[in-house]
Amino acid sequence: MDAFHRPRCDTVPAWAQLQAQYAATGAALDLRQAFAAEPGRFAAFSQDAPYVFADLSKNRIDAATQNLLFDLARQTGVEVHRDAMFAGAKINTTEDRAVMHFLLRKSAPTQAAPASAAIKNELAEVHATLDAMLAFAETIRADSGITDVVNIGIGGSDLGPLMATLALDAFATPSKRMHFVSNVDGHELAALLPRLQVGSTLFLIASKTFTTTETMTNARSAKAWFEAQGGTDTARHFAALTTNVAAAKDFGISTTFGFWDWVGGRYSMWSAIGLPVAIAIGAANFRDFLAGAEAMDEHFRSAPLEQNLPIRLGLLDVWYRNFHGFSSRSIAPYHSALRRLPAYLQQLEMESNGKQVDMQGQALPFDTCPVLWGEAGTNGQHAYFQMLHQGTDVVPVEFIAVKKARHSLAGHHNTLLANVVAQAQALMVGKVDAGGHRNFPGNRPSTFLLLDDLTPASFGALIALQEHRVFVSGALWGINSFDQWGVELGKVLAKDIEPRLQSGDVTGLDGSTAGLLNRLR
Ligand SMILES: O=P(O)(O)OC[C@H]1O[C@](O)(CO)[C@@H](O)[C@@H]1O
Repeated sequence: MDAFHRPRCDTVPAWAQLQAQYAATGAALDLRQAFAAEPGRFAAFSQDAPYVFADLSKNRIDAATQNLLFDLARQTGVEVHRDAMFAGAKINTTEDRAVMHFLLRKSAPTQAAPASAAIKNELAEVHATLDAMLAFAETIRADSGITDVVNIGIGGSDLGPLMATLALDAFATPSKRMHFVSNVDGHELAALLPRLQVGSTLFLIASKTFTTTETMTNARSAKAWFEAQGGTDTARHFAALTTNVAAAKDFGISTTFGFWDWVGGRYSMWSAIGLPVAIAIGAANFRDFLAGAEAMDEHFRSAPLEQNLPIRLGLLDVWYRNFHGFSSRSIAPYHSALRRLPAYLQQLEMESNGKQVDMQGQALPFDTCPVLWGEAGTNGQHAYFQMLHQGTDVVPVEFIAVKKARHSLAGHHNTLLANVVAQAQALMVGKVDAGGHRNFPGNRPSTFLLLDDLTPASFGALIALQEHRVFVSGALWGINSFDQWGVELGKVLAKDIEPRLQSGDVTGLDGSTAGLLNRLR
């Protein structure tokens, strides 16, 4: 078996055994009975990983199921696939690319730990670019003339840096205001521009390809505004973060920080795309952020299956999706700084694993990526938790809590932590009420991820954990988690429709599209 010739999950013996296990005991497993029967359940289904403690015990699994899931991982060669990624193999087969975002956070080689021949050149380039990018970040931080930094990018060139800047706000310099513009909807940029001064604003044009319509439209408008306000020093006020340095140059930007085609957009915040984060938190904190992720990479790479948190989470995701048939997962970060984590994870998982064919292009006879959704707690509790507790669908919830608060307001953090623990408890234990309306069925599963503190390192580890669990479910399903062809068709059709909005030509369009165009004119 090698990374390109692995059996698909539904063809190996463990799959049929899991189906039998589901029918025999899995479907009916009651968490309350499981805890009553197993005094050691919390410890048995907990997992320590770098910076993250995971309580998996409130999930509908038992030891037998978990063992079959480990068999499934072995029989489908998840570790083979993982090792191929870490060895730099071109596992993104439809784009003929390696998948090496882990390299962006790999420590510089030392004499004691030299880089392997396979990645030596890439790692040297990574560190040269990182050093230059962080030096630039420090220059901007020290420059009191720059007060506002505007990141213009979308998808992976927006969601990660925006999320990280919010998450690490406690480490950010108060001397810079950070802004993120992503939408092609001009309302977003138009609302920001009047709040900026041309002489004290730095625009970062973040785009892997430097061709994305939204980003190029916003970048052109920002440049036009800059020039209309009398701005001339483009070199001081514009920088580009891109793999397409030539296009940035054509656009008129001379300060560029590059990255490589083996960094997927949704995996790129560790690269030059992280520049706004580095400006906010500084070089030393940015290096800690990378180091936290590297620690999780090492855990994923070397921990045995049975103690490997990304593998345990990815297996659970498959158990829920393909055997229980759960079609969504709710993300509940109980920390307001993590409020953009659900949006980030939506791209990470749904763009990676929202696929219907395997690596060979064959239609899959089973379901893949669930819907991810969520809000920061406790806000979600007062919105949709009603459905989580009493709705007809079972939705596994992933709670994320942080032990330490970084504010000194009395009472709040205790209340917050009490709520997150209580919600997980309530989902599981339920409450019997014969009248019906006040009945909570209980037995609703959740995972609880706990960080001691929200720091650059723990945050980096948390995100790398999520990247790797997505890798694991994708590897089990036998799909290519690293392309995103599903976003292309809409882009192409928008290009066709745009001139029709002006001309009114509806020739060849379906009735609804033609009708809408007529209404819009
Ligand atoms: O960084 P770019 O090239 O502008 O792309 C932005 C985003 O567009 C996509 O290609 C598709 O939505 C994402 O994968 C990517 O993160």
